[in-house]
Amino acid sequence: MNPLLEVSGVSVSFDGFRAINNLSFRIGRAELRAIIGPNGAGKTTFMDIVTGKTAPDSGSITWDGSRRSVFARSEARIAREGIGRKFQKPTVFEEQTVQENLLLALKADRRPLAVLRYRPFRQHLARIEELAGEVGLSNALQRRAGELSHGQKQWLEIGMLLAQEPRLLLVDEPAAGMTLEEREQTTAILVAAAKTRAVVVVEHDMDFVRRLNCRVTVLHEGAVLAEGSLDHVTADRAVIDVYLGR
Ligand SMILES: Nc1ncnc2c1ncn2[C@@H]1O[C@H](COP(=O)(O)OP(=O)(O)OP(=O)(O)O)[C@@H](O)[C@H]1O
Repeated sequence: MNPLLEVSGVSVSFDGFRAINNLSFRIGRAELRAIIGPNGAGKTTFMDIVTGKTAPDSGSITWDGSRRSVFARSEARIAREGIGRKFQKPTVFEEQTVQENLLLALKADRRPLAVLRYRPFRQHLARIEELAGEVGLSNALQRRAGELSHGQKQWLEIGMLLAQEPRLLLVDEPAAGMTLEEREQTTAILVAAAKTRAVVVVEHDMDFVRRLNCRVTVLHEGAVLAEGSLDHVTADRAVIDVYLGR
């Protein structure tokens, strides 16, 4: 099957330093993928390239079957085409309730033609309840976001991104600072989200990656070092050497 996103032989240098070096990566339309790699491996830069924040020096990117010129698309346009990104720190409107946060996200729909599609509040409400259910916040709809736990804020932000119905969701270290229980729920949210879209999770925590139970891509020095199940990549000699610093 055609991948949703295919990155081929992409490189980018900063002041002569190759942060991404001939990197190739592909992900399917309904796939969960973990990206791991030591500090400085290029994980953030890779996500910056996919979201249009950083333009690669060379290589090609194919999105939904059509080739994206490396320079021609703005970050805003790429977001409209269906790529959502969750940064590590939760960013929600602390003074607003969970319901209001989700409503704002629905109203800020960045998909093409969304502004032409007027929806009465009733319809928004049904969608808000659905989204809250998807991220485990059904019982917190009337709570102020600022009162939520760290984990709940992360879920709310994931819900706000899901409101935009992204085809690819990039999530940076979702498990950081979470309790064990919160991690379990985060796993369930991401696994469910990846049933109908592509989800890429950048994560340092190996226990969390194991829970995701998905294909893993190991980055090192800006390129893919290994790919496969977590058991497969952690048994790989090159991966072991990189992680043990040999
Ligand atoms: N704007 C920039 N200017 C110069 N060097 C940069 C820039 N952005 C990234 N780099 C360098 O590129 C390399 C890859 O960085 P990147 O942040 O993508 O790695 P990472 O895998 O996300 O690391 P971490 O796990 O620590 O977040 C690093 O050596 C970093 O110092």
